[in-house]
Amino acid sequence: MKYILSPSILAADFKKLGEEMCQTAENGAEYLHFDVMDGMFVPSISFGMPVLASIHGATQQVMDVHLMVQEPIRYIEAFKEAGADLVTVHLEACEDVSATIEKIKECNMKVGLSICPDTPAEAVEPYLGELDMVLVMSVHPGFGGQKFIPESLEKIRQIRQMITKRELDVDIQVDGGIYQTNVREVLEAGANVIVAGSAVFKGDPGDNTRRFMEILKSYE
Ligand SMILES: O=C(CO)[C@@H](O)[C@H](O)COP(=O)(O)O
Repeated sequence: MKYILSPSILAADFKKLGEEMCQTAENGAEYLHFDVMDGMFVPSISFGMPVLASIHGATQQVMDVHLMVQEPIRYIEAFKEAGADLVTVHLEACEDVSATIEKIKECNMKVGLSICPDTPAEAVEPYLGELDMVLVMSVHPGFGGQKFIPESLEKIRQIRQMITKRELDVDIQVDGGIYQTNVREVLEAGANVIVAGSAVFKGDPGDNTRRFMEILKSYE
């Protein structure tokens, strides 16, 4: 299995965003996590298409867009045009989950489906065959810098079991409160795509990425 780090730019220093992104890319982070918040599905507001359009060509990283947005189907084409490669929507935010997945595929992007901490693992099962990735939120979405919810580990295990049983090729991404100190537990539960904001961008993004990558590579 391939293990990937997706640094969340929500925690970056925006005065130096281009430089910090490149430091993560140079040290092995293949994805860049782009958290879009609408002030409706989650209480906060972050950034959107114009910022993505401005940064997406600055590195070769996969633009991993996490839409914390009510009815995200409305924005799929716009994020494609802005440079998204992989779009993840929240199951809880979609009136029609299948139609939203289909729309992302029609736009030739990879598709992820996310669940909040209070949503059980079984909720993703009907959609697994259509997905490239499941995103397990290990904090309540909306803010960076929160504490990892330990019950997420069991949810990751359950979803990995479902994927293995059906012999599917679906990544499990985990997002929220992940540091070099607890990432091993998350990987051992069955995740293979790690989102980290504070743990990458607070301090030296290059060094922090390199230390994460040493751990991730030891599982390959
Ligand atoms: O989507 C979110 C929060 O809603 C996450 O991507 C966080 O931004 C991760 O930040 P850290 O917990 O790693 O600081």
